[in-house]
Amino acid sequence: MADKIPVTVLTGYLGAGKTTLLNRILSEDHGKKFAVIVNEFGSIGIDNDLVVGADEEVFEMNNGCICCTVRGDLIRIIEGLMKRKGKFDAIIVETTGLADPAPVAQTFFVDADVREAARLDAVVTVADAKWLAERLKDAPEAKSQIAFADVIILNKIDLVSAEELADVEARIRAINPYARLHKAQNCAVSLEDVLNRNAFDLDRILEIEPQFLEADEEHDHHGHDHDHDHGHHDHGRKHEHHDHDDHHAKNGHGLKHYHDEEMQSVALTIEGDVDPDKFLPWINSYIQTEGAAILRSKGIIALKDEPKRFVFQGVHMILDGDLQQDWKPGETRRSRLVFIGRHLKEDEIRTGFLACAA
Ligand SMILES: Nc1nc2c(ncn2[C@@H]2O[C@H](COP(=O)(O)OP(=O)(O)OP(=O)(O)O)[C@@H](O)[C@H]2O)c(=O)[nH]1
Repeated sequence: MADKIPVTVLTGYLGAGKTTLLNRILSEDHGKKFAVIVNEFGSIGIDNDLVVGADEEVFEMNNGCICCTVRGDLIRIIEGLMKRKGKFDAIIVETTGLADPAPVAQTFFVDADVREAARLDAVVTVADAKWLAERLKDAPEAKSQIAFADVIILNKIDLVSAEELADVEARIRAINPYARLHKAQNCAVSLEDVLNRNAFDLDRILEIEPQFLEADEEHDHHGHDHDHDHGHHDHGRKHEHHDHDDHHAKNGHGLKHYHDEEMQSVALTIEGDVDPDKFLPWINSYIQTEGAAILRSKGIIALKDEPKRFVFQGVHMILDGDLQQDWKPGETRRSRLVFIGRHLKEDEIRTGFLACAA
């Protein structure tokens, strides 16, 4: 694992500040060598030595819906880079403003050679504090990019008031309560906030998602001050026992809460083991049938009679899971999963998962 080259997928809507962030990463005095893969030609004025310059290493992706199609061109580029192993400490893939990050992220789970050599470190999404709220209304890609993120840079904070900033942050949280969020001007974040996050490693999942432990039966998309973008307040769900203060305290950030009609997260916990003969077929078939709507899935599972934790993550229909480190002596074995996606069938997910309890 340690010798695999970390790959950062950099995404964000048009003009959000991806190039600004990339330039910052590349120009900082970190003594590291990055290979950068971009899918637009000639648009970034960065040091040629740092950018992978040769033609075959600059690739273009279609912006159409290519859900679950592994990107052959990206695989070829990564494989080409691997032949030059040792020259790079990390790879950064910058997607265009409109690209769906899913096929890029999937590439790192699916292709055996790529998996052998590289590991997806994190999906980093740059969001425009001024315009994101508008784009969330009219651009599904903008919402997907937020949903996918492990790290979100909420950029251009100089262009908004404190209230607007709090509002856009709350809108982000309605979509993705689990990503690390950094507010910035000109993407001025420290590199360790962005690179080498190990967002997919077990311990990092716990570190990045402290709510993971608390989410339990509650899912984070309910709340107060519902704003539905459609101007009505009857959304057909019952939230019967809200304790406002308790909920805020639980989430620890005192943010106004939004409920995103389209994109939600569902987090579930079983306080104990699950039966692998039930869970593995269930998750595989559920992801196969509902994967178009599920953008991200992650879980840490206590499989019955298994001393190691089973950790999985997925992008749409593609799921990657393995046994990682042992449960620590005295540690409570519990099984948790999170789905982020569009119009998730929450009751179905809950029923399906809870039925896997050992
Ligand atoms: N006011 C302000 N402008 C910023 C900030 N960050 C970036 N910009 C400007 O926003 C514009 C777009 O930034 P880029 O970094 O090119 O954005 P991008 O996401 O790479 O854009 P595309 O490649 O077109 O998708 C540039 O003119 C930047 O100088 C910021 O924090 N505040």
